[in-house]
Amino acid sequence: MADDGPLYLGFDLSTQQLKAIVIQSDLQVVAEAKVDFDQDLGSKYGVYKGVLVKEEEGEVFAPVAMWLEALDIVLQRLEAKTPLGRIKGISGSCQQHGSVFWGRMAEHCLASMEPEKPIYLQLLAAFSHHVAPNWQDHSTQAECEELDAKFETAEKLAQITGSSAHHRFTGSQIMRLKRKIPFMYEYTSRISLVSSFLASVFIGTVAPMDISDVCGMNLWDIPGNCWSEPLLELVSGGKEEVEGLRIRLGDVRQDGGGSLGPISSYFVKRYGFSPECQIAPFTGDNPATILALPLRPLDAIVSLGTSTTFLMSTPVYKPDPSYHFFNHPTTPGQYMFMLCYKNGGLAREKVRDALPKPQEGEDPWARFNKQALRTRPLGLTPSAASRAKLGLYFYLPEIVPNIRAGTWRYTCNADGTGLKEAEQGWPADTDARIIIESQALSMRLRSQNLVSKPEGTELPAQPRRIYLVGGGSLNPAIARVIGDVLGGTEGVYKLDVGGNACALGGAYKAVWALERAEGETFDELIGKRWKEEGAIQKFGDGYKEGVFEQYGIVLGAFEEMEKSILKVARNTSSEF
Ligand SMILES: Nc1ncnc2c1ncn2[C@@H]1O[C@H](COP(=O)(O)OP(=O)(O)O)[C@@H](O)[C@H]1O
Ligand SMILES: O=C(CO)[C@@H](O)[C@H](O)COP(=O)(O)O
Repeated sequence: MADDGPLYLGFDLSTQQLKAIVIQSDLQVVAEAKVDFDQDLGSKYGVYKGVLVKEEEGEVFAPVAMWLEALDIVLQRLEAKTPLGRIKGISGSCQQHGSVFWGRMAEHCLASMEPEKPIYLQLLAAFSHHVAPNWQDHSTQAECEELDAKFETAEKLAQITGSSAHHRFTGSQIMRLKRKIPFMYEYTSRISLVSSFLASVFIGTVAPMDISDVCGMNLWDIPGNCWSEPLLELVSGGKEEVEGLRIRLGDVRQDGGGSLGPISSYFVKRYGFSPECQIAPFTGDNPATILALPLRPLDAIVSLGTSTTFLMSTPVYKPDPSYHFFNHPTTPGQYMFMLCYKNGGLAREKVRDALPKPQEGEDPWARFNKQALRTRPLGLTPSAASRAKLGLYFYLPEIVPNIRAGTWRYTCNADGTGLKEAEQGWPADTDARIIIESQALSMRLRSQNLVSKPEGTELPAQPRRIYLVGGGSLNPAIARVIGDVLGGTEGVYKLDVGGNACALGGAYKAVWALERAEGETFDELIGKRWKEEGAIQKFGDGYKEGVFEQYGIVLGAFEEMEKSILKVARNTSSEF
């Protein structure tokens, strides 16, 4: 590739970091940079793990100014590594469901930023609310109950919006904030998702929402391809309020490609971007993750970020209250299937931190990994009397199943019978394997209808490849245990930019958005340019005969355990 060829920039504005990745048209990575909110800005904004918490109300949120300050820092770090003037297109991925409330000065502030000053100082007056609800927020139980009741059942809401009501989904968040701070809502001119917010800063005007990310709101009618009128009425508080909410939400862009417009002159003058650089639609971090490689049917991605998510791309729209369907970010008629767990990376860290402290300079995960690999599947020993260990490690209230915070340890016989609570628990070392198994068993339970027997084999139904991405994908022990439970006929793989997959998906999206030929799909364009070598590495065998089946035998007991805990520990509004 000539060293004056076009470059593409992808962002990932996630819970704990803002990451950026620059690639060439041939998809080669040329530069990466990141800002870690706690490390780089934690002392100024008081965040821990990227967020602020008001536990008495179940609120979790992030300061919008912190994200903007991070944007200046990440661009400074990037300009030291790569010629920003060669960047032809920018897209990105952002944590889903979060909402940014713009005030009446928004358009003026966005359009008149001066290149000598940092972004955050100039946009202070642009917002009606200075914090954005984070996806870990669980303050909206009452609103969720109203949303689920709107069409009589949670199943019907899931049919329409792709998901039953969830605390973090933007519809219930807007509904609650409108009730809690009515004057703030009054002063709000527009509401963005985090993805459309970041795109707005780059184009210098409020950008439309994205066709995939909009499905994380419980407001978008997926089969009807429009805002749901009854849901707008419920969230806004009455028929006469619907129009006001519709204006605040704005239009939804149907095309995931193309350009939203050229980059704002602020970035041209301050960072030397070309005035020709185009801003493609930004999307959610999970939709962008499925764009980080050409995903084939039966391939699954497990994203091990702050949240843990399980993703598949499918042409079949089969929603259910226990999981999510989103429009595919680039391909009309395709969908993304998603499971999302709050107790992902941070829960694994809690189990790790309960083990003896590592020596100075030792890998903090060393002991956790050693124990996870040393413990046999399900903690079963060869003794006939040995019982399988199953646990739930919910340090935060969980999404699926909707269980309050707590930890539970159960055992059952190796044949899956005789489930009972393990009153005495087991040694902390054993938890290292059991927590990973527990997270993977939950994914296997809920995705079993989406997988089928691999063609031409006698193997049981399972994914073809499992791709691991996100911070936790760097961990070989986690990869091994996930492969043991979920299988994968072709094995477990990790992306070479493992922790940066969403940003990479964003950068690929920018390439496709701006280089596609008439009618050329994302899969066609990226499929032609993507080379397995140098992009992914096989990290584990996946399916292991006997081991995979053993987990299948206890799957019913795992489900029974969840159901019995749900009876006594369901999340209810009274807890917040
Ligand atoms: N070697 C490792 N083993 C296990 N987990 C890790 C490792 N390195 C990072 N992580 C986990 O990755 C998480 C951050 O992942 P990342 O994808 O960067 O998060 P996000 O995109 O949500 O900000 C951390 O919470 C940490 O637990
Ligand atoms: O809520 C969800 C998906 O529904 C989360 O997956 C967020 O999108 C945040 O992701 P990370 O910061 O963990 O990457």
